[in-house]
Amino acid sequence: MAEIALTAMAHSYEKEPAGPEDYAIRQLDHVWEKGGAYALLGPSGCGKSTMLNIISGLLAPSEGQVLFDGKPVNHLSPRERNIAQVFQFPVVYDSMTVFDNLAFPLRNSGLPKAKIRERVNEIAEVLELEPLLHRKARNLTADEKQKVSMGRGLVREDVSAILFDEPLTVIDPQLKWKLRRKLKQIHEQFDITMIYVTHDQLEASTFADRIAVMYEGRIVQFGTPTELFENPNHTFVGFFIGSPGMNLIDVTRCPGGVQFGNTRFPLSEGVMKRLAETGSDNLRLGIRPEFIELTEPNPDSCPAIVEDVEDLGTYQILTAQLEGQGLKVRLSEDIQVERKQVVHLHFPARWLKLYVDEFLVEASP
Ligand SMILES: Nc1ncnc2c1ncn2[C@@H]1O[C@H](COP(=O)(O)OP(=O)(O)OP(=O)(O)O)[C@@H](O)[C@H]1O
Repeated sequence: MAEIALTAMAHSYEKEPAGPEDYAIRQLDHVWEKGGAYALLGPSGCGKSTMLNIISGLLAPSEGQVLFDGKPVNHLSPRERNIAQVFQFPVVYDSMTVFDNLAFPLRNSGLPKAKIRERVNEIAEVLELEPLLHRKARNLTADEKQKVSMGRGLVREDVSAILFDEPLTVIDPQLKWKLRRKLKQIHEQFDITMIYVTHDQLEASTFADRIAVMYEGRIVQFGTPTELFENPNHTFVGFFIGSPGMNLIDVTRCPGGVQFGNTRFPLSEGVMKRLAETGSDNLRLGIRPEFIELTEPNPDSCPAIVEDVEDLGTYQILTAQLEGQGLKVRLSEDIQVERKQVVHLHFPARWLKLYVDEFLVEASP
């Protein structure tokens, strides 16, 4: 197990990158701590696989360093780095039994037979592969093959880290949930550094203690699922995490706060101080649908017209128009609202987030 640090690391697939947009990964510093369960989350093309391949050694970064426990490993192969990688599609030897597939990485490292048997049985038990141990891999279903693939990644005790690249894509939805829990359990039991790539926020939050959200070749936030939900530090995180994502409203400056149309939002002194320091007019106010409240009319509430009500069983999502701006509001199922009704919305100051040039403005001390 190792701490994996990336320093001033960047990667471009172009020979002569002309600008930031030519980089699949823009220059970054990042540390994956020893023994952490991490997810790397982001949309297609944001650079997740590139990042994973740079860590494993399948790809050399065009700039910067990769350090394992403080030692540069840029020149080392995946084997020399002792990294296990589980891919989207199963990698198994069809002609071998499940037992031999699982034993393969251990035989390669010259472990004694008795130890190999013990370890294979341990991993087979965790992944519920015991009944299949003597079956040839070619006769397995896609789900079973992927479990074997995962087992091959997990079987070695001496790995620096295990990297998972969307490993549950071929798994059926019922089993997906179960396997995710299993991976979490394996992490707790064996305390291995794990990095799990996905574009699915649910998958990321059920597996990881901390999530790195990637967007356009950058890690825009690295935090716990709660931090990403409550305090997204980039509009992309606000929009990508949550269902539906954060409401983002274009606003302009006004005395003591920001406004859109005739609606004013007062901001704290600390945030106003920071705002005064920037010259940008790219200002957006964010609030999650969960944090907008329905209230009786009062001086702090804003009247809005209900455009749509979507009943989602245990809760409902309201789409309301406030001065031409569509807002999503999440309500419990017992609140009665109808289309075209006027409702009064309250935006608690604690949950209003101001973004300048897409990044969160934190109050200055
Ligand atoms: N071998 C390659 N040669 C050139 N460009 C590449 C190569 N691999 C990836 N890219 C580009 O680098 C960027 C990042 O791709 P990457 O595969 O790392 O993203 P990703 O987040 O893993 O996407 P996905 O979820 O679709 O796999 C994309 O613009 C992609 O087109």
